[in-house]
Amino acid sequence: MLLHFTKMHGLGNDFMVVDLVTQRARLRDEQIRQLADRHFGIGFDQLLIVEPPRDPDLDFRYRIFNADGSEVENCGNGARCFARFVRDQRLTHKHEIRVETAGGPLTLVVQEDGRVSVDMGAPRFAPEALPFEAAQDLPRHALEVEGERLEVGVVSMGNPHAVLRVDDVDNAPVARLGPAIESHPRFPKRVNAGFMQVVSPHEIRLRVYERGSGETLACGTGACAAVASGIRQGLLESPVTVRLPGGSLTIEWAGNDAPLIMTGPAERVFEGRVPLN
Ligand SMILES: N[C@H](CCC[C@H](N)C(=O)O)C(=O)O
Repeated sequence: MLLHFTKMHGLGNDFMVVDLVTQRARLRDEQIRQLADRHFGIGFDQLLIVEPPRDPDLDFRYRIFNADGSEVENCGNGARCFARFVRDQRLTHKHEIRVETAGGPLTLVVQEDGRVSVDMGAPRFAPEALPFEAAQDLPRHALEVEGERLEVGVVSMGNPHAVLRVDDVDNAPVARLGPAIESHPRFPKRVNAGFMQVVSPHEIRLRVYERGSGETLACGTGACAAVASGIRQGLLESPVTVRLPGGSLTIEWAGNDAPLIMTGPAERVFEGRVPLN
């Protein structure tokens, strides 16, 4: 069969988006890995799948798969692209779209200027929410990585994040420490590793080594996790501009159990059809 897809990105975090409302297909892990390959396949950081909702109060089910084929709980940049995709494909005419994810429900709001705001839910700092092996909930946890003692903030945005403060993201050891943090044994389901430089209370620079995909040009849940951890540590104040290699996001958080609101762009690049064997 030929599978129709749309290639999209949010600040350079790129996606293959597939409508399985009007199409029928089953994608095995190995097929996802092959399609994700930037030389032998289409190439993407994540595959996003649109399915009918299982909960009648929601509009769609939003499924997310990393380039390594692992299915995950949330993808912030992908959520913005998902909202644009379902409207462009005329799967809905709504401006406010409620979707089910493995990490819980999200509300996506398409703005007049084309940007999308996402209610990303409240951050969870309790280690068991990630999961992360630790005796208690702390603003920063000591973590032994590659013989170094690091201090990381841990945050669940549905998916797990470890946030390390650095003096200069341009010189941060992302290639060396990213994989070591991602697969650290104290994170039984692995973790996304964020490297955060505090520029001012309302601005950070951020690089993220993503679980299952490696370093990406942007990470929406990573931006939310870094802001939540920074505000909890008294380093940041809402709203925060998060400057990523692929561009900037605006993150707002009123603290405590309030949701984080992420606003940013969603772009289409091309449409295509790919044979599935
Ligand atoms: N790699 C992430 C999923 C994609 C997150 C990122 N692309 C975003 O925009 O939030 C994980 O394994 O939890």
